[in-house]
Amino acid sequence: MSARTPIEETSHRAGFACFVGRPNAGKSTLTNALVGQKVAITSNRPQTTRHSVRGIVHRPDAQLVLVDTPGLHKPRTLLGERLNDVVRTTWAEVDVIGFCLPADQKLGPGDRFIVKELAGIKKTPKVAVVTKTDLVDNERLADQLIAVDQLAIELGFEWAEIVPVSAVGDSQVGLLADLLVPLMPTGPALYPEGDLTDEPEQIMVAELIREAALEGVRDELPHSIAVVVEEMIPREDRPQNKPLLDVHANIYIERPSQKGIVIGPKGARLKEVGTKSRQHIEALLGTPVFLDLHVKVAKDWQRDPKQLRKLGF
Ligand SMILES: Nc1nc2c(ncn2[C@@H]2O[C@H](COP(=O)(O)OP(=O)(O)OP(=O)(O)O)[C@@H](O)[C@H]2O)c(=O)[nH]1
Repeated sequence: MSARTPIEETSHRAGFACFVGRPNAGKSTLTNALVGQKVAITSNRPQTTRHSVRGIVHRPDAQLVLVDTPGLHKPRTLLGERLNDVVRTTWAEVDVIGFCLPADQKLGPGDRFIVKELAGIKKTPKVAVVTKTDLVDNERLADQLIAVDQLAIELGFEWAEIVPVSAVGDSQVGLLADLLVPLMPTGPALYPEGDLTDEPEQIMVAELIREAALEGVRDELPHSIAVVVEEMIPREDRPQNKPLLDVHANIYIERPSQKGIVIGPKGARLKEVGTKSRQHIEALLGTPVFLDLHVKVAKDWQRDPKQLRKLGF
């Protein structure tokens, strides 16, 4: 039983928020911290988020649906252009935009580029989130808060809020949610309680595999990897208390020469990727998994519209 007084239907709020910011700004980690479960993939490599993974924060007074966008960047390929389109479409649809700026990095041209674009979205309230505060002292943090405030003034708008957070130290994450809620429209919950994301499971599973495949590979490879889960089917003839889910997935790379990097000597790397991602998939789905991974070459997929569609972009 809850000791809380019931919230009147009219004061309940629900809406969409998205975090934007340079690659590596900490958007995915913040989404996970707010939701309290791993839903968006994180990595110390830039531009790992390709899909708009939604995390859903359920509170008695509100429901916050978090849309995690890929990083906005200078487009060099067709994929780059599509990613930027996804970002802009998202911005126009949400109720609040959170601009993430790491506390430990100087506000640079990349940040200006994004905030300038944000300034053009007049109707949507914008909140500045200074992330990774655990990495700096108070003085540097204060400088960063001032810098981000100044930048908005320079560009002719004002942040609805400026909030310092550390997702890793779980500091002020709850406060951020408290500040985002009043910016949501009043209305009933948009998703059933308990739903943490509406991303199709296959896409989340593919992202977990991609995350594992990206770990420790050379710099040029991350942009060349895509993962497609072809099939997820429960194994037949299993005893009820010992289910097994068969997951068949392909890791796509762009050039035959990249195959060796992903597979590793005598298949060691691929095996490692399989073991690692299987553990995450099992945790996500709550069932034992048999993971069948194949590496395939999809020549220059980033430049080919037909391939992009096939790979889910
Ligand atoms: N110390 C510290 N590190 C953090 C914090 N938040 C994120 N990081 C680290 O920063 C790196 C990038 O975090 P992500 O959440 O993947 O960043 P992102 O903005 O989603 O990155 P893209 O998907 O590339 O756009 C990871 O190595 C995180 O562990 C934080 O609060 N403190």
